[in-house]
Parts: sequence; structure tokens; C-alpha cells
Amino acid sequence: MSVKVVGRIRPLLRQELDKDVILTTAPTASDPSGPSKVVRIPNPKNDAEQYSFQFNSVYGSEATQQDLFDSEVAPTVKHLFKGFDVTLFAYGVTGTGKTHTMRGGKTLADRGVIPRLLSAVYRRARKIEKDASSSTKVEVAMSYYEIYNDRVYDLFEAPEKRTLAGLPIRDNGGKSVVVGLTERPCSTLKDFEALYDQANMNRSTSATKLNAHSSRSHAILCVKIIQISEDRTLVSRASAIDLAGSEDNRRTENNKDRMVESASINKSLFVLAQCVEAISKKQSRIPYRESKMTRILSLGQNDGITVMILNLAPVRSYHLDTLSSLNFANRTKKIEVNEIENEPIFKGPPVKAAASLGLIGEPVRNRQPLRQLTATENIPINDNTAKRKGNPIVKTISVYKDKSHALPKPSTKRSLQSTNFDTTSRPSKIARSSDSAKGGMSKEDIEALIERRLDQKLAEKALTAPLPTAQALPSDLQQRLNALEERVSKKEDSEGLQYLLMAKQHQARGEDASALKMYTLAQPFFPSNEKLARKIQNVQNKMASKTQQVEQLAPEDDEYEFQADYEPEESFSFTRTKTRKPAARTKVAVYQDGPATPRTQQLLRIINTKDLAQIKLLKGVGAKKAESIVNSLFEMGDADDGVLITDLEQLGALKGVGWKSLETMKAGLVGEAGLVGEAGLVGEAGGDWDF
Ligand SMILES: Nc1ncnc2c1ncn2[C@@H]1O[C@H](COP(=O)(O)OP(=O)(O)OP(=O)(O)O)[C@@H](O)[C@H]1O
Repeated sequence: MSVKVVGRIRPLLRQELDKDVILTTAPTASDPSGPSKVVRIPNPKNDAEQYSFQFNSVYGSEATQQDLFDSEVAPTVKHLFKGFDVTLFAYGVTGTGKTHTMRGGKTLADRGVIPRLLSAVYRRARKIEKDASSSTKVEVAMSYYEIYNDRVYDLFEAPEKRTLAGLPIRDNGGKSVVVGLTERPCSTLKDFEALYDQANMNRSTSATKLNAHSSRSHAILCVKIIQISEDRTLVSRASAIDLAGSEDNRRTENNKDRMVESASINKSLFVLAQCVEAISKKQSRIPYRESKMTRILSLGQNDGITVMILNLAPVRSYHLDTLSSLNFANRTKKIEVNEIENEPIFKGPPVKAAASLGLIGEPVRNRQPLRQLTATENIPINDNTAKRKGNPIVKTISVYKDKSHALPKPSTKRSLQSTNFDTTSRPSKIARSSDSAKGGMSKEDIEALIERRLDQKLAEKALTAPLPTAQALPSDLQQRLNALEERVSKKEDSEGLQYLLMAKQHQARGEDASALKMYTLAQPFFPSNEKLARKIQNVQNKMASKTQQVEQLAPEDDEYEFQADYEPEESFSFTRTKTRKPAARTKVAVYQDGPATPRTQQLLRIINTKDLAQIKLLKGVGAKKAESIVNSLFEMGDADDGVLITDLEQLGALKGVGWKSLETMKAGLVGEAGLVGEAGLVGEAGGDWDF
């Protein structure tokens, strides 16, 4: 599989101002007269510094729907007809233009990627049929569903006919199949448009009822293309996904529904990011089964081509979210898997084959059974004959130094909190639709935004943290997690079990705050389970005790001593226009040779998560210091293995971290073994969760 990442910056909206634009695009230094591939964004704390992110291509606000389609999506159509699966998705913060990009408007010029893709598919299908003098027939069928609260709902179903539990997913021949999903044949663009519009009405009807429902679900359109000739049938799929806004990781209200909804979006986007991370690190275990979205997409499992469109808003009010999105997209750079063309199936008479798919005759609503063909159609007849086509596609998206475009230093110093959030408001979906968005943000809005950002930082742990891989966990614990994962995937409506699984995974990695959230979300599903209540209490106690640890060095902390006038080596390069050496310290730790103690490892691991919430919990680290540490880490860019800080010396060289802080941080830790042991994950009987 290859992933191509394309940036798209939307134009200013009516209430946004030119002066608030912070994003710029540029060609690469190696091809200065070529197309734009670089997005530049200032450091949130210092406008004079800029980060540059390079993608496969970048589109500025002047780019039309046609420009984007012609360059990025149209070329995938021929691959689709050669038998490759194609996945297109739009990722971005709420209000950055995902729906505009994927679905678009009603005029010809405004049509988004999806209708244009279908138009191209039909054109090519007609051409193939014509060239083959009608001995080849191309059939197109579509399914369209949304994933809301981690449940799959058929968008061809009227909302009132949906069952609460949604549709189950089953594994079939190595592929994940949504059971009972309607698959509609649509032989012309007109058919498609009618079906697509009707389905979108189902989605937007719910949106009116639920307020912003549409931005809180992932909408997935699956277009199946079946090429039937006398001796073979070739099936391929194009999936186009309009993801829920990544900024929706929030709990705007305290009621349970909102929490579950918010957590579901969180979870699926976290897992999506984890999959991307795992693929990019070539980890053997890709956690695609951990959310329905990634499971259905089989991200990292499917062979084929993926185009991810990263939607960005150009203005300052999105600054931190934009940086976060850019960091997310940047992680996809390393995805590199061989592409395998779907092998045709050689089989019986074409009419029978088509009939078995339910695609001939009247366009009736077909409940999609578990079809034999699904199990075999995309699998090479003989695995050994799978053709590796060409070399693996290596993407060259990278964050790199760019010294030539520093912006003039602003006259006033900005702090994270004082960043110009008030100069332009962020249009909520509701505000946009009602055309009532006005003016700046209130103090409460800014606080809420920062709060959400902190939440998102917590989420980003899943994206950035150099977490121990599955293999790094003790084998019995890993087995138990796998078993639980298996059970979760079998019990489709056991959402509570999914939260438990997430909780245990977080806990196994020492992420107590996230574990606590997930246990708490699981609790409503098992209201009278005492063991779960105890578990929550234990994690709470542990977190509380962490912050109350007395300042006292354990014997192992004697591993370092301090030396004056030591200037650390600058052993990393990162992405800012003005490189800055870590400030020379008067006292910096120098360490004896030998492996880091468990406590040191634990501290480094927490720091390397870049997770504000976790770092803030370290003893002696308040919000300000945590923010300074996280900012320094972000400034350092991404390490190949995700581990930016490898020893206490490097940690001590970070801005805002003195040797005293190091001592205090370490003293506040309870030790790795304690973490897992206390969490009760080790030695817990397998049947304990059999509620
Ligand atoms: N390239 C563009 N050209 C013109 N207008 C755009 C463009 N991109 C986005 N917009 C406008 O910006 C607004 C927000 O876009 P849109 O609703 O597509 O965002 P979204 O990311 O899908 O939000 P959500 O996550 O809430 O669904 C809309 O009014 C849309 O018309």
C-alpha cells in the first residue's frame, strides 16, 4: 500500500481576515520553479520562526476542485480499473473543508472529489466496454454508511429504521465485511447522484436533529467496480471517506451521550493515527482492529493506493490544531508497502457471476449477504503468484530546515495563551450553516479551545508517543490483550468491552490518565461491576499518589552527578527557520555509563510522549513547565524511531528543565514495575472480564 499525502488550504471565510493568515505554501528548495509542496506555519510561540512541512503536493486557497481532482485523484482511476483498491480520505479539523473537498457543492465547478471520481469511473467503464466491443461489461455498485459512536449505520436506510446497535462487522476471507449493508447497483452517473443525494439527506436529517451529527460521524462511500469478461471477473473498490473533524475530541457537555460520542471520534482517529504510525514504523502488529473505521478500511492490510487529503484552514485561530494536523500527516510519510494488483478470478459464465452479485436486473435494494465472492475476489488465486509490481513507493514527505523564509519578528511577543485567537472566530458547523458566525472569541471560548487542545494533545500521545510495541509487552499480557481484542471484535455491540480493551492497552503502556478515561467510559456498560469500580479507584489513587510523592531520591537516582560549564552537543536537527541551540546550562547532568534505571526509562518514556497532560502530572512540573517541555520537543521535530530524548542529559538540556527538576520528576515516579503491577494487568485471571 502506498499513501500519498496532499495538503489543501481552504480560502478565507467571510468572517476571516487577511491579516490573520498564517499559512503559506512554497515549492521545494530543490525545485524552486516547481509546484508547491511545502506548507509553512509559524511557531505558535514565536512568529519569527517557521516550521515547514513537505508533502507530495500542496494546494493553496486559489486551487479549484477541478485542479485537485485532475492532479491527485484522476490518475488513480486507471489503477482502479487495473484491479487496485483506492482509498481517499480527508483529514482535518472541523471547518477546514473536508466535506467541501469530498462532497463539494451542487454546481459543476463546485463538485467534490466523490462525484468527480464517479464521473471518471463511468467514462472509463464506457470506454472499456466500447473498446472490447461489448465483450466486457463493467458494473458499478455502491454502499454508503457512516460510523457514529463506533457503530456502523447504513446511509441508504432511513434514520428511523436503524437499529441502535448498528450493523455488525465480520471477517470473511481475510477481509472485514459489514453484514447487512445495502449495496445498490448504479449504472449511470445519474443513478449515482440520485442515490448519493438521498443518502446524504439521511445523514443531514440526523444532523438537524442532533446538531453537528454529520461532523461527528465518519461517512464512507464504497464504490465497487466489477469488470466481467468471458473468462474472468475483476473486482476492485474505491472508498472515499469524509472523516469527522479531528477537533471534535471534546466533551462539550457532561452527559453520557456526549462523552461516548466524543470518545468514539477520539478513539477512531487515535486508532487511525496509531495504524499510520505502526505502518510507518513497519511494526508487525497494526492495530486496525481497534476501531470499526480502521477495521473496515483495513488500513495497512489492503493493498492498493491511498490518497489522504489534509485539509487546513489558513488563519491563526486554528494555529495549534493546524500544527497538530500537520504533525499527524507528517507521520504518514514513512508508509511504504508493496502494491499488489488484485488478481482476476477465472470462473464460470459471466451472467451467472453477475447474477450471484445481485447486480443484474432491476436496481433493487440488496441486503448484502456474506458472499462467497467477497472471500475470493481480491485474493490472488495462488498467493505465490502475487505479482509485486515495481519497487515499493517511497514517499518523501519530510520536515526539513528552511532558513530562507523567516517572517519578520512581531513587535509584541505572543504567548500560547495570548495568541490572536480573538482576531477571527472559528466557525462552528452550526454557525456556518446558519450564517450567524460573528466576531471574536470570548475568554471562555479561548479557554475551551485550549482545554480541547490539551485533550487533543492527550490524544496525540497515540500519534507521537514512542510507546512500547505490542512485542515489548510481557507475552502473557500481550496474549490476554489479544484474546480480549478478539472477543471485542466478535461481540459487535459490546462497546463497553471495547472501552475496557482500550483502557487495558493504555494501562499497559503506563498511560494512567487515558486508561482512567476509558475505564470511566466503560463503567456505564457494567454499572454494578465491583471489579471495574475498584480498578477505577486504583488508577485514581495511583494518579493521586504520583502527585503527592515526597521529594526524596531513591538510591538509583545517584546514577548522575553534576558538572558546571557543560554545553550539550546539538545532536539533532529540526524544522525551524532559526535554529536555536539548547541554552547552555550552568549545571547539566553527566551520567555514568550503564543502562538507564527503570525509573529513568519511565521518565524518558513519559517525556517522549510529548503529551502535555502526562508531562504535567510529573512531580514538580506545572502547566507552564510542561508546556515549555512540549514546545521544545515539538521544535525538535520527529525522530525516526519516535524517541527524541534518549537520556537524562538530553532531558536536562531542554529549556525549562534544570537538574533539580530532574531529581524531582524522578522522585515522583513510582517505578515501571509498580505501574503494571498496580494496574492489576499482570496475573489477572482471563475470565475476569467475562461480564
Ligand atoms: N476550497 C474551498 N473553497 C471554498 N469554500 C470552502 C473551501 N473549503 C471549505 N470551504 C468552506 O468552508 C466551510 C467549512 O467547510 P466544510 O464544512 O467542508 O468543513 P469540514 O472540515 O467538513 O467541517 P466538519 O468537520 O465540521 O464537517 C464551508 O462553508 C465550505 O463551503
